Amino acid sequence: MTEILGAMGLGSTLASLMFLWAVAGKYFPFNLEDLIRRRFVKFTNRFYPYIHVSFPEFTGERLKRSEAYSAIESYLMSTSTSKARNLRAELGKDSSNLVFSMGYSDEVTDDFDGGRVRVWWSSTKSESKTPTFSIRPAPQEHRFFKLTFHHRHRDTVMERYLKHVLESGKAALIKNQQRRLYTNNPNRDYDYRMLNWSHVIFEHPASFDTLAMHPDKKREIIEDLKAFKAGKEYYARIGKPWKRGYLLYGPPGTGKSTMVAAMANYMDYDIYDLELTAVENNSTLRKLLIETTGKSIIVIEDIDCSLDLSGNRKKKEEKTEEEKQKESLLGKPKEEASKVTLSGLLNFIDGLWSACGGERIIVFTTNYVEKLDPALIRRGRMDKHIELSYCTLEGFKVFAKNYLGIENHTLFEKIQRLLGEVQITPADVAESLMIKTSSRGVVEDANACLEDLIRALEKAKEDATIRALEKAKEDAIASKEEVVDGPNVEGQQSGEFCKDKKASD
Ligand SMILES: Nc1ncnc2c1ncn2[C@@H]1O[C@H](COP(=O)(O)OP(=O)(O)OP(=O)(O)O)[C@@H](O)[C@H]1O
Ligand SMILES: [Mg+2]
Repeated sequence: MTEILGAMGLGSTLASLMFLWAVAGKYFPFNLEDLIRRRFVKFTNRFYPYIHVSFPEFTGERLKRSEAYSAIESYLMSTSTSKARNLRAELGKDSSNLVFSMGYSDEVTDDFDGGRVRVWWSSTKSESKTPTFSIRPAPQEHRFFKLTFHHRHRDTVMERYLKHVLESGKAALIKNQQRRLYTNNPNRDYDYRMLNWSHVIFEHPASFDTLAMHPDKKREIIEDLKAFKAGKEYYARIGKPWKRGYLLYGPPGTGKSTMVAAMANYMDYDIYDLELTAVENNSTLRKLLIETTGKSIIVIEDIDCSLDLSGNRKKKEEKTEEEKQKESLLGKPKEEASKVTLSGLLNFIDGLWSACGGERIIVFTTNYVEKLDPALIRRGRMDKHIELSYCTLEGFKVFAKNYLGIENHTLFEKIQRLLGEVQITPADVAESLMIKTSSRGVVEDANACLEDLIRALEKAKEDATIRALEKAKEDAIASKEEVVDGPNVEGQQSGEFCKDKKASD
């Protein structure tokens, strides 16, 4: 490389000369000009025969991390461990090993084609200077990889070497990278760091095997996911972005969130858990979308609690006079209402920007499907609607097999009858079937767990009967009052539920 550095100063002088030649070339006949230029390039190449290629970390005005950069980073991990002297270390897959990558301002060599082609990789970061009175309070980092090689290897590098680097890098990326669970940061202030998502390692153990639901329904979902994964060409052929929407709906505790985890594990995808109430406005929402990577599931939980049917955000609770006074003294409240609109969300799902990246699944979960705007869940946006409901015999059998290791038992018949009479959530069944230690220190066996479940089912049946009686009584009173006072105002209950649910989260 000293050879390269030495030639650098000469290189700039030659570039100036080249410029003069180019200007002079204007006054020569075309063929002569061309000839001179070719001779000149040949001449300069003798003194500085190296070519540089830069691979910046971000593409499109820093909107998105470059896939090429990630692939090169991953490729260099294997090379740099043995050659670089300035290394960075991170935990690898399953947190069991350390993965090393090249540190900044370091350089490694790589040989290709049986050692016939030698290239140099360096990792650099630069800080762009921000004006003193900029609204951006901190400088931004620009990181990039630089590839240097001799011009005689140009074709080999461009046609074969880079292809090899990108392919090996992508494969290593999939092999080494732990899957991630992302959540959006509530960025109320101008975000100069550009990163709107934080992540932890995704470690949820749910799978379709542990999911309690009818086997046919399960198979149907798995087939759908499989077809999606293999559908790159198909989507391109029919002219649709490579993405799919799933709407999971049903009462609390029926396995919606568990299914999202099972889907991510089955597909080997990352999860982006989008908290809509923390998104400032539609443009931030778009930015979040652009920052998601392919092979991912973007999930919005309890969508009915995040967005009003009319497209306006839920009204904030009325503030007390004291709170208003405090706010006027302290200035603008920190927790400002989000301005994401229904149309912003619709664009997020299938607007032009939604096609960036490809291979993405969008999942909405809700307890109240009937409260959602039809535009939000129409096919094309939410392609597949999946109902998760109360526990059935098939669901119970999955639990019995997974939790207790049994496929048959004399108590199954009684449980089947009770499941037909009463609505119990899979979450409640799972709780009864968990092996527990009794107060006398005895570990429960399968029999005890099943009896536990029967007691829970009988109790649920009793409660349901009491509730039905109370409801009948209330209805009778209400209908009497209606005759005297006119109709009551309805529609509070589910709103209250959303409020409670968010608070409990
Ligand atoms: N179908 C199911 N299969 C396996 N486990 C389930 C199922 N449904 C619920 N569970 C168990 O019950 C617990 C709660 O389930 P989960 O959080 O997935 O419910 P949910 O439908 O997302 O509820 P909510 O509407 O309140 O968000 C989980 O820990 C899971 O183990
Ligand atoms: Mg949930």
